[in-house]
Amino acid sequence: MSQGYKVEFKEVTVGYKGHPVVENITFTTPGPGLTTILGPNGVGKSTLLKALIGSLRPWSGTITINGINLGMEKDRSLYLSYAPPEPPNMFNMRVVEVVMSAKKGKKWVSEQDAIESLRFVGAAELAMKYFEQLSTGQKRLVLLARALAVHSPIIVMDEPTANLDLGNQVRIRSIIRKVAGFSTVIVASHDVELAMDSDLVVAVKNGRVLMRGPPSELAPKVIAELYDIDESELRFMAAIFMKYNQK
Ligand SMILES: Nc1ncnc2c1ncn2[C@@H]1O[C@H](COP(=O)(O)OP(=O)(O)OP(=O)(O)O)[C@@H](O)[C@H]1O
Repeated sequence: MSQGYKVEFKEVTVGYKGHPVVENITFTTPGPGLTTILGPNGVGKSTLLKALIGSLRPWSGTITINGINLGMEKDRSLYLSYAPPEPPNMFNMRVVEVVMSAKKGKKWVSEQDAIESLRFVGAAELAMKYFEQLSTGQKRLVLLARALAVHSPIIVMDEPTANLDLGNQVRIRSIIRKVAGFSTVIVASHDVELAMDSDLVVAVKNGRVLMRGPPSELAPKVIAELYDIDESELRFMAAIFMKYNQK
């Protein structure tokens, strides 16, 4: 497997149709390691990931990988793979074929690598099923396997634990942690537990970075400010904070 690379966002502003969504976003990921972008609905987490994977052009600022500027013309599949938030329509394709449809440069994923990747995420038994007939959570596992199968140095995931049952959430967090041991993993997520398990948290509010640092800085006060709620309403998360503070 490949080694992780550092991704640097430097004063990135990006948006749609003349309206900026995020402005002057700056952070550098550890490489290898796990970076979680956290923030309220609609704040621009997916938009930042789209700028990273090259489906949106930053209006200003730069995104670099190990110092290399990712112009829009670069073949990013050589550096990164992406698991989208919503499963795309893939009619009449078996799961193994969906995983094999990922590419690194000009090279498709082999059947052997596809099966191995499905096994890695605990979804090997789905290999011969039709993708369109899976549940949303099963599709998410397959898309994760697809992103991992190309062995990219950088793996970008949008909401990797959404729609998963508790067991699969725990398993996927643990897989993400494992992968982050040798790759650069960048996720956009609402999963505070995943954020607490990260090496770097970037909390975005009103289009700006509210907090950027290790999860130890993600105090209840910061979460409350991020989501415009009262700290006393975070009681349900007490166990999470206790677990990570005891580490
Ligand atoms: N294709 C698009 N065209 C115009 N506006 C868009 C487009 N995609 C997203 N937006 C807007 O950009 C803003 C940020 O959306 P984005 O999906 O990046 O947020 P997010 O933080 O990922 O949200 P969520 O947590 O709800 O998934 C929202 O106001 C959204 O309506």
